Amino acid sequence: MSLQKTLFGKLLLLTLAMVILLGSLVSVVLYHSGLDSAQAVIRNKNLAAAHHIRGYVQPLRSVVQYLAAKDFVREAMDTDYRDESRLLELFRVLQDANPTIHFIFAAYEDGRLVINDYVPPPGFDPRVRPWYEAGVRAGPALSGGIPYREIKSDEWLVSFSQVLLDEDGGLRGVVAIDALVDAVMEVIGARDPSFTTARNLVLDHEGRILFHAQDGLIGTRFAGWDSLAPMVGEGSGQRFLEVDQRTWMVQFIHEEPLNWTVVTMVEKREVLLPIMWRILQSVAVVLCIALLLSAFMARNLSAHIVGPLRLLEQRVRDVVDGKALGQTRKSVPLAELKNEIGTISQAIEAVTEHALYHKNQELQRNNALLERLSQTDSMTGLMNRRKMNEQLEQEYSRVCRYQGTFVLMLFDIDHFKQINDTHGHHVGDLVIQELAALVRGMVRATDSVARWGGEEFLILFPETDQAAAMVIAEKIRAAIAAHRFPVPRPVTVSIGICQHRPDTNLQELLIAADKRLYQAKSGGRNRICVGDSE
Ligand SMILES: Nc1nc2c(ncn2[C@@H]2O[C@H](COP(=O)(O)OP(=O)(O)OP(=O)(O)O)[C@@H](O)[C@H]2O)c(=O)[nH]1
Repeated sequence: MSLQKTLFGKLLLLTLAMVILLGSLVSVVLYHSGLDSAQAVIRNKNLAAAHHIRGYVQPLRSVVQYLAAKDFVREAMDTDYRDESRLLELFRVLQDANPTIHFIFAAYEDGRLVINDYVPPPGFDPRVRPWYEAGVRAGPALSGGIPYREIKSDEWLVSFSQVLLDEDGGLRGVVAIDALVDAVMEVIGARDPSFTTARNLVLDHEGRILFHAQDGLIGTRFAGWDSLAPMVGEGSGQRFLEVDQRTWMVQFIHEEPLNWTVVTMVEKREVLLPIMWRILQSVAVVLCIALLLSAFMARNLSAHIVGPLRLLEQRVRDVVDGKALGQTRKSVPLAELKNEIGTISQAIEAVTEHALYHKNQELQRNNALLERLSQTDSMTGLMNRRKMNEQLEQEYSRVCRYQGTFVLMLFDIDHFKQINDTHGHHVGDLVIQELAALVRGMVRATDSVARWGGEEFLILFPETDQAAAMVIAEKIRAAIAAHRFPVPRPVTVSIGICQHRPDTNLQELLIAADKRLYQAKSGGRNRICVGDSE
């Protein structure tokens, strides 16, 4: 896998880890803060409902307690006291003073009902009505408020009642106040725009619903009461409850004097959905930021690491392929980077430069060798014919320009064929090699000696005239003739000498030397013939 892919892979993993970590953190924080604020909202609604109920109920309870304490209310049942008008007047005044009072009335053990503006249905017996029974049950205390349907209108009412007792504690009757449930629900049952599933309800000490927006539920037992009841003693609190197969977030306040519990409940789904949505948005934002960051990092890494590394890789390939030998260091900006890549690059450049130096040295050596080989006769180590031609051209040009002279001496081994034939080619080779060494050792360094053909040699004597050349030629001839070659007979050479004349070209000069050699051969061999080009 390429470095770039590996880097991207690792960055992706890092990004995912960041998203998971930050996302979890953000989710936990958002979940708890969202839940806390939702709970605070529900708690405030619950408090407001409780305050409202308290404010609504308390004056009614006070009126009932006040009436139950009055003798004339109790005594209204007596047969000698038939003046109901005073009592009815009091009821009216109290009702006018408090518009929340729907009915205010007293009922007596003899079955009589004292009430304003209400005609009971035929056969009506107050002693079997729920408010009467509740008052008797609670006596002498105030009954906690019970819900019941008004017998004629079928409206839901909440009744607060208290028994009327004589001095001996005998039951005389019950005084009661009815409040309309609707009036309370108008306030505490109002729809809430922030939580559409929010609802307030009031429960009595047995979990019966006293106030609820749905009339049908009033008087029934609250479905979550079993779970809520153990907590009611704590005064207030909150918990999740399963009601109607849905989970609700429930906040409650227990109203001690009434022994009522004011409940505010919101469906959990409605609380959690906005929180979840906010978490989702935040995680998306975190994801976007993380992706942007990793993209930026990937770009940065690519620009500062992967890019230079690729250049470096290419450079190394070039070095390996030998392409780098033709380049200078300046063409590679990597070496100027002030980091590890720059250091590696510098090292590569140094190695390349080193290799380049050695390659050049080797090349020079090889070139020199090649040049030498191209100029040298491999058997004798003397100049070859090609090199001698160059030398001749050079000398000829020089002489033409500076008015000097030179001499050519062409010589050939006599009867060399016989040596080969008699002793073999390898012996012939040895003779040629020994003769070459001998001649080379006899002439000046400035003289050029070449193997001109098979057993034929040419010597160029610069700045030499014919007379001087004759002397050298004779010395060479004599030395060869006297030398003991690896053959059992003397080896001699025939020599042709020719001096350069201003009117002679090189070709003519060579032909002339060859002619003199031929003359020497035909003249009996082992001799020297001299002459110019004519
Ligand atoms: N061993 C050996 N023989 C060579 C070499 N070059 C030429 N020869 C031989 O030299 C001989 C020259 O023979 P010829 O040209 O007939 O001349 P010669 O026998 O020397 O007779 P003259 O020159 O007339 O005295 C030939 O047989 C060539 O094969 C060489 O490098 N090594």
